[in-house]
Amino acid sequence: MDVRGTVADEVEVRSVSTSYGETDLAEVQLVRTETGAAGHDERSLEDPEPTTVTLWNKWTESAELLEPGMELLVTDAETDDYRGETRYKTTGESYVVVEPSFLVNVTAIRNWTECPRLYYLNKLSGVPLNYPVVKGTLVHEVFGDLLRGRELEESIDARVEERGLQLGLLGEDPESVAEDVRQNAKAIEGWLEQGRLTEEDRAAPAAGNSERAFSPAESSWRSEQLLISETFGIRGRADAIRRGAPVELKTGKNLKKEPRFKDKVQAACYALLLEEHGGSVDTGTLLYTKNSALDRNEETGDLTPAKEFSMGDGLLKYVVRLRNEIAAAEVAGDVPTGYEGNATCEYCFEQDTCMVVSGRLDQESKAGQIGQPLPAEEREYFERFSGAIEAERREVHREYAKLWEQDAQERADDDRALIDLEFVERRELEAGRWELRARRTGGASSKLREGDLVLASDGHPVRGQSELARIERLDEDGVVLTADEPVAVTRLDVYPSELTTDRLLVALHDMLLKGDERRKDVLFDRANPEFDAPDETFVDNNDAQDEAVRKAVGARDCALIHGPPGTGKTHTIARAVRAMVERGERVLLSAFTNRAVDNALEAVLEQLGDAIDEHRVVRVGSESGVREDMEPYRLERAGDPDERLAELEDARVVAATTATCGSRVMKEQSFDAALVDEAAQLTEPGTFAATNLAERFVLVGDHEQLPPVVRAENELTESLFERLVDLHPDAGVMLDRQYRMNQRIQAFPSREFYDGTLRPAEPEVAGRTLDDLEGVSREALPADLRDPVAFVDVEGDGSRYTDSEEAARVAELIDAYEAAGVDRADIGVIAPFRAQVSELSSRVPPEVAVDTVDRFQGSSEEVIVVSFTATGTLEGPIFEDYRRINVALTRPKRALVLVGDSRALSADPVYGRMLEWART
Ligand SMILES: Nc1ncnc2c1ncn2[C@@H]1O[C@H](COP(=O)(O)OP(=O)(O)OP(=O)(O)O)[C@@H](O)[C@H]1O
Repeated sequence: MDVRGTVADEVEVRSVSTSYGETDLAEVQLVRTETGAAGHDERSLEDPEPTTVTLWNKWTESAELLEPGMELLVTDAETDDYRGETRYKTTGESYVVVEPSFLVNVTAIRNWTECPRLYYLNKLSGVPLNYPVVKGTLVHEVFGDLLRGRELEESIDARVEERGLQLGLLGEDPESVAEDVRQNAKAIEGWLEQGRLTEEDRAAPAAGNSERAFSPAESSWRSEQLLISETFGIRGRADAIRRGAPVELKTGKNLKKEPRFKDKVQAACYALLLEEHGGSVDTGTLLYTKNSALDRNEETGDLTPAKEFSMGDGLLKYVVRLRNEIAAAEVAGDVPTGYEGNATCEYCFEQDTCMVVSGRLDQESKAGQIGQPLPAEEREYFERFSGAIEAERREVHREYAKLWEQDAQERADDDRALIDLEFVERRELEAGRWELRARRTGGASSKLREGDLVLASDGHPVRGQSELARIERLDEDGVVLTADEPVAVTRLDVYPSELTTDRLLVALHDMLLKGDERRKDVLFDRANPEFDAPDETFVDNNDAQDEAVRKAVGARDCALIHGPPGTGKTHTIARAVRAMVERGERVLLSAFTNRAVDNALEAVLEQLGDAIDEHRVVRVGSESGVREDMEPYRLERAGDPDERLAELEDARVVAATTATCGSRVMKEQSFDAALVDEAAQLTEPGTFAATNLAERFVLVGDHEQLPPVVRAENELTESLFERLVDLHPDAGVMLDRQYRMNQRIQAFPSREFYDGTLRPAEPEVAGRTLDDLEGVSREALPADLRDPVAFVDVEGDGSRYTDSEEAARVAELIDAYEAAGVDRADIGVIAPFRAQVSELSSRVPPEVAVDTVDRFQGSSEEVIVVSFTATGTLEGPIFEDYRRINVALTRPKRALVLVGDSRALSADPVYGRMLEWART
C-alpha cells in the first residue's frame, strides 16, 4: 500500500544490527493525508496523530533531507504492528518520494548528477544562444521528423530554414549547418535502417505496396512524448520511445562501451515515467550521433552510435533519490555549493561563471570565488527576489499537481480545462504532424486562448493518452489543434509553464550581475535620475503630455509616466518614440501584453507616417500573438540567415512583449531606449527583461489600476513602476487630462484614486452623453438611466459567485439601452467572478462584451454595466483590491450603470462613497 503524509518531526537516521548485519533506518513521524477516491483534493484523515513510517537502508539518504512540514510518499509499504500500534515500513519494492507534487524536470536531474551547482547556474542565467545548443536542437528535430516518416534531406532543409534568424545572429552559414546536422543525422538514419528488419512485421505495410518507405510512425515508435509522473514527481519529454523503452539522442561522441552515467540517469527517469504509465522497462538506448561521423581510422573505442543498457531496480531507485535531493533543496530554498556532488571543477566548462557568481553573490562554492561581492543591499535584493520567484515556481508546481488532484469537473469549474469535447476528426499534416478537431458540447468558459500550448487528452491529462498541442482555433463551436500525435481529443487542460519564472530569474540575474553600475545606483536609491532638457515642444495641446515626452527624450537614466485611464498614454508613448527615432536612436517598444504592444505600435506607425521606411519597424512575436493588422511588420524567424538578421538589426523600432524580451534572440539586441507600457502590471524582474536591453528606460503605467498578476503573495506584487514613482517622484509626470469619460463619470474615480487631479481634456469630453451617438436618444431611456451614472439596487439571490436576479436585471438594462438606439457592440458588462460572467453571457446578446475586470483593463465602451454580485458580504477579488473597482468604473465613455445590493455595498466606506456618488 502507499503511505502519504506530512512530516511531523525532525528525522534521525540510526544504525541497527539485524541478522544481515549493520543496517541504517530512519523512523519518520508522518501525519497521513489521503487522496480521495475520485481524485479530490488532499484531505487529512480523521486522525491527526502521526504514524511511524520506517525507511530502511538507502532510503535513509532521502530521510536525511526531510524537514517537518515536507510531504512524503512511500509506495508499496508494509504494515508493521508494534505493541498494538500500526506502523509502516519500506519493502524491497518501495519507493520513497520527497515532496511528490514538486515535479522535477528530467534535464534538471541530469544536470544535478553532473553537479548540483551546475543545475543552479543554468537556472539562474539561462541557456544562451550558441551554436552547439542550436545544432543540438536541430538534430533532435530532424530525429523527430525521421520517426514521423519524413525524408531526411527534406527535414534538414526545412529545419535549418526555420532557424534562419538564430543562425543569422550566430553568423552561421546554412549550408555548413545543414552539413553538420547531416553528419549527426546519418548515424540516426543508419540506426533506424537497422531497426527496419525487426520493425517490418509490426509496421504491416499495406499489401501490394512493397515500394513504400519504412515509416517508423506506423510501427511501435513514438517521438517526443511529454510524460508526467504523479508518483515519482518527475516530468520530461522523451526524445523517443521504441517498443515502450526510452531512446535518448546525444549529439556528442562517446567511444566507451558503456553510455555515460548522466545519460543513463536521464534514460532511467524516462523509464520511471513510462512505468507509471503502465510500461515495464528494463532497457534504455542512448544514441551518440557523433560516433559514426568519426574517422574510421580511429582505433580506440566503440564506433557504433547506439548503446543499449539494461536498467536495474538499483538505478531507478538511485534516480528517485537524486530527484528527492532536488525537490528537498527547492522546497527549502537551498543554494547548492558543489560539494554535494563529486564533479571535478577544473574540467567544468562553467568553472569561471561559477566562481564569478559565487564571488559576487557571496555564495559558498567548491570552485572558489572571484571578484568583489555586490553591495549588501543588492545581495539582500537578490535573495528576496530570487526567493519570491522560486515561491512562484512552487505555485506553478501546485498547478501541475492539480492536474491529477482535481477531477475533470473541478478543473472545468476553475476554468483550467475544457471538458466533454466530442472528437470529430484528425488529419495528417506535413512532416507527420496532425490536425485534430473536436466539438464543444457545453458553453463553459476557460482560460484557454488561441495560440496556447495545452495538454490535449482522450480524457485525462496525466493518466490518459495526452499530448502537448497548440490551439489553432477556438470558438463556441469547437477547437482545432495541432500536435505530434493523433490523440482522440475529448479534453484540454491548461499547461502550467515555468517559462515565465525561468525568465524572471534570468532577468534578475542579468540586472544585478551584468547590469550597468549607474543603472543600479538609480534603482537602489544611491543616485537620482538625471535629465537633459530638450529645447522643443512635442505636444502643443496638453502640457502634461508635453512634459512627459520631454522627460522621456531627455532622460539619462529613466523617466516615469503615470497615465490614469484615457489620458493619452499611448499617444504620448508614440510621440516620444518618434522624437527618439528622429534623433537617430534605436528604440525598444514593450508592454506586458501583446494587445498593448500592438496598440502602441499602431500609434507609433501613425506618428512616424512617412518619416521612416516601414521596413525599419519590426514586431517580434508569434503569429498567434500578433494582431492581424500588425502581421506585415512581424519578424519572420525562418529564411535566409543574413536577410533575417538584417531585418532585425536594421530596425529602428522593435516592438515585443516583455516576456519575448527575455527570449534568446531578443537578449542579443541592444537599444538606446526602452519604453514599457502597462508597467504597473509588471513585476520588478519582469520589467528588467525589457530594461536590461537598453541604455535608458521609460516606464508608463498606472499603479492605481491592476497590479502584477502573480500566484504567490510576495514582493513580486509591487511593480518597479510603483516603487520608482515613490523613490524618485521627480522622474515622474502624471498625465492629468482624460479623453474618455463624461465629467460625471470621472468625478468619483478622480477624487478617490487621483486626489481630484484628473480632469476632462476638452469640453467635448466633459459633456459627452449618449445623445451624441447617432440614432440614440436618452429620452427613450427609463428616467433612472438618463444620467451618465446610475445605480440599480437589486437585493440578489444570496448565492456566492453568481446572482441570477442581478443577471436578469442586467439583461433588462441592455434591452432598454438597445431600445433607445444604442448598438449592442457599444455595451460592456463587467462582473467580479467568472461564474457570474457565464451566467450573464447566457442571458445577454453575444455582441455585448461580458468579462471580468482583468480582461477589461485597457479597453473602453460607450456604456458599461457593472454587476457587483454582492449579497450580504463583500468577498472576491474585485472587493479585495480597490484598484479593480477603479478599472471597472473608468471603462465607460458615456454611461455607467452599477447593479448591486446597496446594503452589502454600503458596508464598505469606499463603496459607500461610490453609492452616494451614483445616486446623486
Ligand atoms: N494630445 C492629444 N490631443 C488630442 N487627442 C488626444 C491627445 N492625447 C490623446 N488623445 C486621444 O485620446 C484618446 C485616448 O488616448 P490613448 O489611447 O492614447 O489613451 P490611453 O491613456 O492609452 O488609454 P488607456 O487608459 O485605455 O490605456 C485617443 O482617442 C487619443 O487620440
